[in-house]
Order: sequence, then structure tokens, then C-alpha cells
Amino acid sequence: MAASGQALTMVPKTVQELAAAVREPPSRYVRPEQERHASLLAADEMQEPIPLVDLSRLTDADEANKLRAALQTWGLFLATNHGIEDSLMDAMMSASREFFRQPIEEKKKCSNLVEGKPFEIEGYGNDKVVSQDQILDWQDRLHLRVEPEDGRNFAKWPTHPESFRDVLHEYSSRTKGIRDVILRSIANLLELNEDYFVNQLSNKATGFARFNYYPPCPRPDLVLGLKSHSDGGLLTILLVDEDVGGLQVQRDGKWYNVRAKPHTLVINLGDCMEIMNNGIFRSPIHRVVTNAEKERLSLAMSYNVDGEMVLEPAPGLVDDKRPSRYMKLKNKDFVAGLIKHFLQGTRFIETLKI
Ligand SMILES: O=C(O)CCC(=O)C(=O)O
Ligand SMILES: [Fe+2]
Repeated sequence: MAASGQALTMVPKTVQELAAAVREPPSRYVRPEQERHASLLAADEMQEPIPLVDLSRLTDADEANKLRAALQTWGLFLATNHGIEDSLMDAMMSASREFFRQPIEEKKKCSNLVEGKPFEIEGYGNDKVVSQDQILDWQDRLHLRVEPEDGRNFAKWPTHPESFRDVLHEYSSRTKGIRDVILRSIANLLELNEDYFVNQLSNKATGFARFNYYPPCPRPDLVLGLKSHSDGGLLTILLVDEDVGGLQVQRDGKWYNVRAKPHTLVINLGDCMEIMNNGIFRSPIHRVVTNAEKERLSLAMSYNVDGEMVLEPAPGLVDDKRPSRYMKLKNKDFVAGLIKHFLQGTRFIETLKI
């Protein structure tokens, strides 16, 4: 009895239910004093905007240089002319919104937490709770594997709205194409064989769609929608809410708001890419602040190599002057370490630096 009682207290409600019920966020959501010292909401004034890169012109030296500058300064950029029609982006956003607007009971049909079964990485819910002092994020999410296609677990894919599966299938086939365009440009910038990164992707390479839903929060000064982190994989292609901001990126210890223009994508590098390019382009630290009045939605498509692959810098980027800056390890061990650290609010990649 005691054990199951304890297990229950480890399992939070959805944040959507909490947001409807409380005026003050429970203490498990409140960030520590030292993190709130400089208000969570106060962002620094940007000297220059985050670059907008035209993906259809990356073979032009000017545009490629803009991409290089963006990766060197921010690790992140906005992408336009990416080839996804506005109508498909809008359809993806409205299908996500419709999913989250359903009653909790409907959404729980896709739950990542089925009674009596271990926590699953895929499905609807929140992070796994591993300790009572873990600080929780003000968000619910739906996390689905989209790549490899034969690894999709349709038991977790919503059936409402009816269009959801087809729209996600179409949207993810397009973001996969964008992944490859960007990987080739980065390889060119680093003077590697253009296909170097694309060739690291076996038919088991993974892609996940993470639909983030941030309910309004009564105390945005105390709580984060998504804690400070860097993404684990090669790169992330992010579609953000047009109406509600919240994403912030860190540069030289300061936080800056990332505002995307309508129908642009926000693209950022992940830790595996940082390792594979030997630290020349870093994966940016970012977080999401909450909003007192409005809900917010985003969709992060994150792409990675397969679990058995050994992560190490490209041989062309290692020499006597620039030896490897990271310890070698298998991607599946990296992912395990990343999740453990993420839940505690730390970064695994920091422990791998030589
Ligand atoms: O909601 C956002 O804008 C960012 C989401 C994010 O960083 C993530 O899902 O890893
Ligand atoms: Fe992220």
C-alpha cells in the first residue's frame, strides 16, 4: 500500500488540469530563487536580430555565410523558403490545437503513463518524475516517433482530429527533406564531403515530433514552460505559435527572446551535431517562459542518428591543433545520459568535454 501511495504522489496531473484548478503554481513547479534572481521574463535587448536564412539560396556564398554567422553566434536561425506550403504548416498547427483542446480523457488514450506499465518515452503526458525534488515544467506534450517510418507506434497517434495522422505524415516527410538540406549546407561550411552528415543516417536514424502545449500560467515570474536545456540530436526544426512568444535562447549568459515571423521555422543544432563537428558550431541553450493569459503551442521535430552509432567528431575536423574535444560514446548511451541530466536540469554534454 505504502509503495503504491508513494508512486502516486510521484505522478503529477496534467498541467492543463492544474492550470484550471490553482491560483498559485505548486512548489514543485517553482524555479529556485537563484534562477529567478534576474526575472525569468526579463529578456535582454538584441543588438542584431536572429538571422533569417533563405533555404532555397544556400548554394549562394552570401546565404551560406549568413548561415555560418547564425550558427557561430546563436546556434539557431529562422528559415524561410523552406518549401513547406503555408497551408500545410497551418493544418499541422490546427490539428495539434484540436488534439490539445479535447477533454483530458480523450487525450489520455494516447498516454505515456499506462497504469501498471513502465513510463514510455512516446505518448501524451509529462516528463518522468524520478525524484520529489525534480522541478517540473509548465507544459503537457505529445511525443511521437516519426522516423524510421516502420518504427511508428500508431497506438500513441491521435485519431482525433481525423486529419491528424495524414497531416503529420506529410509534414514530417517535408521536415525530413529540410533536415538533409541543412545537414549538407553545414557539411559544406565545414569543408567536409557534402554528404558527410547525411551518410551518418542509417535506416534506423530517428525522428521525433514533440508537440508542446503550454497552458496559461498564473505566475510566469516563478515558473518555466520548459526548463533551460539544449536539444540532444543533430538538429531540431521548430514550428512555433504565431501569436504567443515564449522561446528564449541564451548567448554569453544572457537570455534573448526568439520571435518567429509567420510561416518561418526556427532551426537549432543539437548536442550530437556539436560533438560531430568537434565543437565548431555549438548547440544552443534555450528555454520557454510562460504567459499569464494565453496558451501556447509549438512542434519540435528532432532528428538524430541511430542508437548504435558511435558519436565522435568527423575525422576531417580533428588534427594536432584541434584534437577531439569530446569523449566517444554510443548514441544510445548519450541519449540515456541526456534524459537523466535533463530531468535534473543539467547538461550531459558538459560531462563529455575533454
Ligand atoms: O516551445 C518551444 O518554442 C521550444 C520547444 C523546445 O525547445 C523543445 O521541444 O525542445
Ligand atoms: Fe528544445
